[in-house]
Amino acid sequence: MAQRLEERILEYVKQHAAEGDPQSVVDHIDKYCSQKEWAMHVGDEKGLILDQVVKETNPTIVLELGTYCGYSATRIARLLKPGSRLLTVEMNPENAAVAKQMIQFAGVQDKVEILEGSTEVIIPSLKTKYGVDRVDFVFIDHFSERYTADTKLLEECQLIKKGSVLLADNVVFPGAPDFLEYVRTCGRYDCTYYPSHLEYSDKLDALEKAVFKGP
Ligand SMILES: Cc1ncccc1-c1cc(O)c2nc[nH]c(=O)c2c1
Ligand SMILES: [Mg+2]
Repeated sequence: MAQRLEERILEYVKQHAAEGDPQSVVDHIDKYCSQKEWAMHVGDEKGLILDQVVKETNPTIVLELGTYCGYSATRIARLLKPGSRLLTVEMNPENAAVAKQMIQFAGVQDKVEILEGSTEVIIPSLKTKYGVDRVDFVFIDHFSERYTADTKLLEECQLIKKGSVLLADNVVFPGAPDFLEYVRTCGRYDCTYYPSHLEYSDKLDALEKAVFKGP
C-alpha cells in the first residue's frame, strides 16, 4: 500500500487504465476518487465545463497553476491541437513527481511541461526562461489566496493579451471572493460564472471564466 494518497491514485491508474489513453487515465482517477478516496482534482462534473471552455478557446499555449497529480493537465492536453504546449506549475515536489508519471502514462508528455516551484517566482520567468510570449488559456487551480495576485502578475508580465482566457476553479468552495471581485469590477475582463459542484461531492462550487479585454 503506497504511503501517500497521490501515489495510491497513480498506482491504481497504472494497474487499471489503458496506457497512452488520456481519457482512460482521467476516467480511472475519477473512478478511484469517487469510489475509494476523495482527492482535489477538478473532477468529472467541473471537468466537462473545463473541456467546453478549452474547446471553444482552442489554445496554442496553455498555462496551468496547480498541477497536483496531473488530472487537469491530462484532461486539457488530450484536447490540444498538434504543436500546442501546456506549462503547468506545481510547488510540491512530491506531487510534481506523481504528475510527471501520470502525464507520461497518459501519453501526453510531449505537450506538457511541469514547472516545479511557486507561481510568484515562475510566472515572471516564463518569457525569459521558458520562451513564452503570450498565453492563450490559463487554468487557475492552485491556492485561492493566490488567484488575484497571480492574475495581476500575468497582466504585469504582459503574459496575457486581448482574448486570453482565465478559468478559475473553486470560486465558491473553498472560495475566491477577492478574485471574483477583482475580475468582475476592474473593467479589463468579460466574466462568466459556471455553477457546478465540488469534485466527487454534492457541495456547491463554481468555475469563473474571465476573458481579458486588454490592458
Ligand atoms: C482540499 C479541499 N478540501 C475541502 C474542500 C475543497 C478542497 C479543495 C478543492 C479543490 O478543487 C482545490 N483545488 C486547488 N487547490 C486546493 O487547495 C483545493 C482544495
Ligand atoms: Mg480545484
